[in-house]
Amino acid sequence: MKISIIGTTGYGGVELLRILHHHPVFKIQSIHSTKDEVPIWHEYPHLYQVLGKQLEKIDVEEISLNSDLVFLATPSGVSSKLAAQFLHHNIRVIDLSGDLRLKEPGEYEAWYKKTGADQSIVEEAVYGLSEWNEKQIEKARFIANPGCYATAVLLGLAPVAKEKLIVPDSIIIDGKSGTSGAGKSLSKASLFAEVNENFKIYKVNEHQHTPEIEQQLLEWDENIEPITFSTHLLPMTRGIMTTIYVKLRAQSSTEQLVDLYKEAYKGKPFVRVRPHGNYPAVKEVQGSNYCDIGLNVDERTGRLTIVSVIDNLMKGAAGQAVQNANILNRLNPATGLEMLPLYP
Ligand SMILES: NC(=O)C1=CN([C@@H]2O[C@H](COP(=O)(O)OP(=O)(O)OC[C@H]3O[C@@H](n4cnc5c(N)ncnc54)[C@H](OP(=O)(O)O)[C@@H]3O)[C@@H](O)[C@H]2O)C=CC1
Ligand SMILES: CC(=O)N[C@@H](CCC(=O)OP(=O)(O)O)C(=O)O
Repeated sequence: MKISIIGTTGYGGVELLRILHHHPVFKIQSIHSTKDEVPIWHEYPHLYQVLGKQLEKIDVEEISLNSDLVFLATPSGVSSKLAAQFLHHNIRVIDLSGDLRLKEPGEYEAWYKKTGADQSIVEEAVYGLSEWNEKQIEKARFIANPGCYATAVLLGLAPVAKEKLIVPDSIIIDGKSGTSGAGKSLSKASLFAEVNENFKIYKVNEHQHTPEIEQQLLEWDENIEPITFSTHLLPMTRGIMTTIYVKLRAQSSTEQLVDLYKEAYKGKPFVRVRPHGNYPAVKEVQGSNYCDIGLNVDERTGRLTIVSVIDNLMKGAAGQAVQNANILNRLNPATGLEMLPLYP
């Protein structure tokens, strides 16, 4: 199974390389960049004498002739244009950007402030939330890989949303991310002096993953109302924690909720539901494809607190993208993704 990567020099792209280097079935056929045609280690010296591959220019025709699957690890606004070029070729596309996720016409433009992808491609694209959309992913030609925050939030909410246990207007989400979530391009907000020993809120009530989360929640429970979603930048490289608060429609104990979640994620090795009294930390998933979830019901307020952690570059991007590629190719979804978290 031959793979090409566009956007290889970015953080999502280089994480794809890290995973695919050890994948037993997928072989990296070609890696692409808009910059110089140099060996990848010129950009990433940690790959010196490990990966001799040369960066190549982006030639859609040639990539489609030589590969079976292409990952677009490219910025939003770029992926949509590339996806359109791949439309008439016999190759499957997994896009890590937000370009193919939002189905409602006009919603992408409203939240991303950019021109959206061709509506026919958006309609054809399958939302790649691996644990919950496996049947559709198996048959997909275009996969819209979920956003990093959206993955943590949706895996955290799925069991209670699907069982319609949530008071519809009660969802509040507090998200925190490391700086690699913003990618490799230079920005003042990501400078060491801005991030170090600091903790900032950003995109208040304007985060582009808000409609993506609402879109999927409505698939599970059509009564769900708009959510409150806040995002913060943490002084660390990798990792996302989302703390989610919902009011429950009926009285439940933490033990009952833990049982419900364990049942919902039975046979899904990447979602680890912690026992009552145990809550995950970001370091416990860094470098891995795990999403760890902790739960607590406050019987005084009737609110459920859900804590969900992922590595934004793994389960939040490249890891889930490879999981989707595995599903697409009818492999075990965990193939090539069984690395333990890096600890300490
Ligand atoms: N970082 C994260 O945690 C997550 C990122 N994502 C999404 O994944 C995608 C990649 O993210 P990330 O790797 O962080 O981003 P980066 O900014 O680190 O890398 C993006 C890469 O895209 C390439 N690129 C830029 N412009 C163009 C263009 N016009 N045509 C072709 N290629 C181009 C660049 O490579 P070159 O200059 O070599 O051409 C660049 O290295 C984005 O859409 C992002 O939103 C999704 C989930 C999580
Ligand atoms: C820390 C940080 O800045 N994170 C980025 C995540 C961006 C992302 O994943 O973009 P997509 O919309 O393509 O999913 C953000 O909050 O915008």
